[in-house]
Amino acid sequence: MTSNELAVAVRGLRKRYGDVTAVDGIDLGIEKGEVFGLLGPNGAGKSTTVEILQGHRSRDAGEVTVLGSDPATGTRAWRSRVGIVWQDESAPAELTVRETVRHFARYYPRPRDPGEVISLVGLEAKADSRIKSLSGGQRRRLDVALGVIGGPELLLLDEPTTGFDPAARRQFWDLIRQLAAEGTTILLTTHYLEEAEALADRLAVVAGGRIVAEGTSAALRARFGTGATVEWTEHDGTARTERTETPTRTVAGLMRRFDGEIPGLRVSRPTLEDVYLRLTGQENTR
Ligand SMILES: Nc1ncnc2c1ncn2[C@@H]1O[C@H](COP(=O)(O)OP(=O)(O)OP(=O)(O)O)[C@@H](O)[C@H]1O
Repeated sequence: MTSNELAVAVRGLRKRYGDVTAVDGIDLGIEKGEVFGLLGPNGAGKSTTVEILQGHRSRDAGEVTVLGSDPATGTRAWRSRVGIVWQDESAPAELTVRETVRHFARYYPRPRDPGEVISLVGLEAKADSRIKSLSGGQRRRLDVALGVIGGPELLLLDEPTTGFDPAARRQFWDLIRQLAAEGTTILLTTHYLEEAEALADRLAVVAGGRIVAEGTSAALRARFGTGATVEWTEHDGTARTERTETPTRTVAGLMRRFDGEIPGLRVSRPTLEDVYLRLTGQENTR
C-alpha cells in the first residue's frame, strides 16, 4: 500500500528534545477507516508522535504523510480534514455548549450539523448549559464534539479518557465506535490496555521512543504471551510459582508428588497486560 492510500504513513520518525530522544525511529501505517491504538507508558513518545502528525511539532528526521500531505507543510484545507481533540480546549466558559459548537463549525468548509454532533457526544441535555457548569467528563465530550464538528476523515485523540470514571469511559468508547462505523479513521493514545483492546483494530506498543510490538491484541497475546504460570502451595505452606511452556507436564508432576489435591493450585495464561508489561520492561512493577 502506498503512502497515499494509507491515512497515516510514517517512516523512520525521530525527535529529540535536547538530550532526550523522545521518538527513536518509528514506522507506522494506519489504513483508512481503521481504529489504531498507540499504547505505552509515561514518556514513551506517544504525544510527541501525535503532535508531529497534527503538524504542531517539528521532527528531526523521517517521512510523514497524513491524508496525503506532510503535516509540516499542511494547508488549511488539509487541517480541516484532520480532527484534533485538545486536552484543554480554550472554549469560553460563559458560552453554552450549543453556542460553542456552532461557533467552531464556522471554521470549517463542510461542518457537520451542530445539533447532530451534540447528540452524538451525548450532550443534548446540556446543550443550553454554560461550559463552566459542565463536569469534567461532560467537558471532555465537548472537546470531542469540537474535534469532530469539521467532519474529519482522521481523528487524533491523545489520551482521550484520562480522568474518566468507568461509566464515562464506556460511553466514550461507544462514541468512538460510532465514529469508526461512520468511516472515520481514528488514532488514539492510551495508557489503558483495556481501552486499546476494546477499541483498536490494531495497536502498537511504544516504549523508549520505539515500537516494540504491533498487531491485533489477539495476535500480540499469541505471539508474546506464550507459556503459563503454575502456582501451588507446598505442605509446609511455602507458596511456589513456576513459569513454564508446558503447564500440563508441571501439573502432572505435582499430582504424582502430592498424590491427591494440590494445595492452592492455579494455572494462568498471560493476559494482554502481562504481555504489555513484559514488552515495555515493566514486568516487575506490578
Ligand atoms: N517539550 C518538551 N521538551 C523537552 N522534553 C520533552 C518535551 N515533550 C516531551 N518531552 C520528553 O520526551 C519524552 C517523550 O514524551 P511524550 O510526551 O511524547 O511521551 P508520552 O508517551 O506521550 O508520555 P505520557 O504517557 O506521559 O503522556 C519524555 O521523556 C518527555 O519528558
